[in-house]
Amino acid sequence: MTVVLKLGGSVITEKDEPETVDRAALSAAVSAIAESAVGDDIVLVHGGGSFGHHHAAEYGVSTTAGTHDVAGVQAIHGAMCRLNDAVVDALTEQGVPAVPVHPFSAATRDADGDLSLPTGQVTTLLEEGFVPVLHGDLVAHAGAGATVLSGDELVVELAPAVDADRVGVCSTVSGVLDEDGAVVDSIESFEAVAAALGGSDATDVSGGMAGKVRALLALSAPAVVFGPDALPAFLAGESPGTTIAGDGGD
Ligand SMILES: Nc1ncnc2c1ncn2[C@@H]1O[C@H](COP(=O)(O)OP(=O)(O)OP(=O)(O)O)[C@@H](O)[C@H]1O
Ligand SMILES: C=C(C)CCOP(=O)(O)O
Repeated sequence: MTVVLKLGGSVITEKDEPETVDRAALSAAVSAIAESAVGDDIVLVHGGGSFGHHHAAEYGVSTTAGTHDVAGVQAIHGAMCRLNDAVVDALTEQGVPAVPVHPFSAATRDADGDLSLPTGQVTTLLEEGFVPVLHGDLVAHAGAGATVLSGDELVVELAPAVDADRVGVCSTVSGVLDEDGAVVDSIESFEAVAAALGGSDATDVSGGMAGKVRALLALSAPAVVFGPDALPAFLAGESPGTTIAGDGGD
């Protein structure tokens, strides 16, 4: 059984403190992964948290607004590489055969914003017993310079590429919340929950929960959005939080 799991940047970092890892939260997430029966058949993605989003906001870069500023590109991509190092190190310490994969080196967006992400290295690493660890990053964008590539977009590209049986998105909230703050069990269309969906309560250039739901609806496989406490349950095969039943973008 192949799993694609995104660890939200808001989970593994202190999102309001620039470039600060939340060591306790990262270690708890890594323990859940190391101890799960899924074993090495997992592709990990992590988000930006206080590493990518602060720099991206400073340079005015988002998933649609690009930059040609070399200093900006180096600051944003560099910060994401530092966070990726911390995540890979934490996984290695707990015996997970984690290896880094940096999307900026491989992905492109065309002038219409459509993303191309080569995945041959990810599928081969997986077959060879490694756990690839990708991250939200920048992406070369025709006509715009470089734009932000969110971890949620990566999940959508990776799940079909590795023929994932399960897709999980672990964020700080226990699921997608309705207007009364209750967790919505399942979502089949953006319109049904649009009124309750906001951005993020921290600095976030990729759209917060609204961006996440929109991205995950494009998947043909269901994706589960849940909070950190529910990570062991998700890895054990349960569907805590909210299940987003995509239609493949139709
Ligand atoms: N209806 C909603 N239900 C749940 N969360 C919501 C809702 N509307 C807005 N949000 C916000 O979306 C946030 C989750 O999105 P965010 O992009 O911050 O998470 P993440 O993926 O964990 O972090 P990162 O983008 O750094 O990887 C929540 O913390 C909350 O502030
Ligand atoms: C801000 C950057 C560079 C990455 C954003 O990834 P996300 O946190 O998954 O949306």
